[in-house]
Amino acid sequence: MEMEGWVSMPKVELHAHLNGSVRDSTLLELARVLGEKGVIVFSDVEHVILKNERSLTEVFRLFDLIHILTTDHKIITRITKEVIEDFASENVVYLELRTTPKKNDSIGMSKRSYLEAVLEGIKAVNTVDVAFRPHNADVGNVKSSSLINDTCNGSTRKEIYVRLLLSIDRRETTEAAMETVKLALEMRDLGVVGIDLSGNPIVGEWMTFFPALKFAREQGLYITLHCGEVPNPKEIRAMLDLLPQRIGHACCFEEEEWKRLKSLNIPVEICLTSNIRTNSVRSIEVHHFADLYNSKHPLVICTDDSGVFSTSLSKEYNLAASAFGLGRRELFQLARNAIEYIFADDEVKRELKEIFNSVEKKLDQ
Ligand SMILES: CNc1ncnc2c1ncn2[C@@H]1O[C@H](COP(=O)(O)O)[C@@H](O)[C@H]1O
Ligand SMILES: [Zn+2]
Repeated sequence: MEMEGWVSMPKVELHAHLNGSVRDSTLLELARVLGEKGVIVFSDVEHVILKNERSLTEVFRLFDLIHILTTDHKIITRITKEVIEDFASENVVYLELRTTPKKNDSIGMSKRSYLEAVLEGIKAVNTVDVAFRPHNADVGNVKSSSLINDTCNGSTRKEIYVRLLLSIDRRETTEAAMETVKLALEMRDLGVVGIDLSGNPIVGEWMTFFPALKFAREQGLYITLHCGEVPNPKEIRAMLDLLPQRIGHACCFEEEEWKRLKSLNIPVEICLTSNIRTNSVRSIEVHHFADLYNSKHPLVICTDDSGVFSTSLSKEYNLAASAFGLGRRELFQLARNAIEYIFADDEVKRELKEIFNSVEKKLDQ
């Protein structure tokens, strides 16, 4: 199938890091401005941004650089808006975007003000039809109607539901992690649905984050963890024992961990290009997608960092199709299955099912 076929298919994105999903053109523009101010040397940075092959260590160096470029409330709002627009433009109908709230005293940024800038970006996707509908016990309903692809007669209006996950960076302390969880609880009515643990997998200790994650779980926030990006059986087992609602990656699992994961039936966020590029998986031929798919384990295809890895969700679907011999029907069904694993409420699930049902009728035409 042509790329266009994957672009037009409705899709669900559950593993996308905000700062990893920024367009290259925006990063270069921001770098140019900082270069002119003498804060960075533009040509050095340009080289790093446009480089294609990166090890896991280099990826995390790049994130540190991206964070220097995006350290400003206005820029955070801008990249949030652009990232949502990019996903909407390829028919992602539900996006769970994750980001690490950052504190930076020198520019008056707190974790809260960072998050407010992100929420501003969600609202800015479109001024019409953005509904904040906080209900009593339920999470808020943030539905951004993106008109970016609108033609003059308004025939290709695209709608996208957006929810937020707050990430805890593995470099953080227990207190900092706890602050993020408390912020998530406060912002629940504004579309924050859960907590993610991410960051360089060789940094930090599980017991540092555990108290905050346990508290989040007890408070009813949904949890997803970057799990098994590098071999660490002890940590993988401890992570599974927390019973997160989803995990990301699961690249370096051994027999025993697979058994546990499968018996718990925890959905896995699969990021093919990311895993290959960071060498967490040797090659696409040996990727665990095939085994999980064949054993009907719940999984969802995601991008991870569409900017950093020069990919898109449509490209990931295309890659899964060609690498594992899947057709349009099978991938449509995978995308639809993912509705069950989202962290939004039943009303959103119902609406998403309707979108998929209406498209299904046209699938074989
Ligand atoms: C490649 N695999 C990965 N493994 C682990 N963590 C990753 C990641 N890709 C991204 N992040 C996490 O997301 C942050 C960037 O987005 P935000 O600043 O939060 O919006 C990175 O700094 C890292 O902590
Ligand atoms: Zn990730």
